[in-house]
Amino acid sequence: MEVPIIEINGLVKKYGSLRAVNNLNLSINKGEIFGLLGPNGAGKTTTILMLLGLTEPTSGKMSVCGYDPIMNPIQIKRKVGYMPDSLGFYKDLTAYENLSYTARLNGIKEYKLRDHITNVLDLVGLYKVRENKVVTYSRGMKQRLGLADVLIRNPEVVILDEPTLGIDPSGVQDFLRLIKQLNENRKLTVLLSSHYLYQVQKICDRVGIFVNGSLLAQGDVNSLASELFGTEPNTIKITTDTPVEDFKLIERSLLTLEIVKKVSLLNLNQIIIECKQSCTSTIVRNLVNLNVSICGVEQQNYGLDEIYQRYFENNNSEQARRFIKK
Ligand SMILES: Nc1ncnc2c1ncn2[C@@H]1O[C@H](COP(=O)(O)OP(=O)(O)OP(=O)(O)O)[C@@H](O)[C@H]1O
Repeated sequence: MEVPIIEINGLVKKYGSLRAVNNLNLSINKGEIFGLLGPNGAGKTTTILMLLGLTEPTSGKMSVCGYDPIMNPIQIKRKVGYMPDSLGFYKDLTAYENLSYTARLNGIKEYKLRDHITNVLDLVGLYKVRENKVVTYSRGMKQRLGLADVLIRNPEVVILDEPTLGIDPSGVQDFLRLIKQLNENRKLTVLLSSHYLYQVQKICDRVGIFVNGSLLAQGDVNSLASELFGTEPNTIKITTDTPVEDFKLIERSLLTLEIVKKVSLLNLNQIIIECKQSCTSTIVRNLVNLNVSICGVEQQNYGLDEIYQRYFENNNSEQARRFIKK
């Protein structure tokens, strides 16, 4: 059964006249990995800070692990682990020493300290380098240490702000795999923010696309894709051996198909067909029946990644809004 662990209703955060977060409604279930996606300035960090009780909303309601973050910041601190986008470690201390410091600050008893830190270091794959100073760590290793620093408190929910920023591609894959393992093995709920759909879509159960303070679309990647594909044509380009003779007849015939939206002629020997969904074989069969001598078929499908990059990553919020409303 799906049990919400984070609930957000009508959340608004204004900075002067700027609505950094604009009427956000969101529910995240226990054990889920939710990706908050959006370009710079979309309002991801502001939302996270409100969930942690670190900044007050202008209006709206939130509940995290059953607590209102503004009324119960201490409980939230106990239940939620937060990894910010820039990590602060003591560079001249080792990973072990850094974690000991955090563990003591969080009241972990001395007799439990060594085992607890060892377990966490093992979990994030840093056990062998535990005695190395953090100054020698790569960005990817520092991110792992950041995760260890969060896990040392045994949180129920982990919130990661841009956790893959600045890590090389294989490091990103390793880090995301680690998050997935933790989610599966420890039943952790994970909320992570990112600019990059293509990086996080593999591990997220659901994603929300955030632009200019508003959540424009949300769902699992497949249903989000079909929601967004519904507004974007699948285009097929057919090239013929010889110039197309009776284009009007071809156009009329293809438009009788429910899936075809528009047919146009290009360069005398290219027929461009915009469809509501992928249907290349049906189109080709129809054209063959009309004696069109086909010498080339090209299909252009837009993937969720391309749509996201085109409309959202470039912070083209007006275009994104129009796109969603189409
Ligand atoms: N303390 C503040 N005072 C005024 N404006 C702020 C403040 N914090 C954030 N903003 C503004 O609120 C908007 C949302 O910022 P936020 O940092 O939440 O976005 P983001 O999606 O996390 O982007 P990034 O990935 O760049 O951190 C931006 O326009 C930002 O300039």
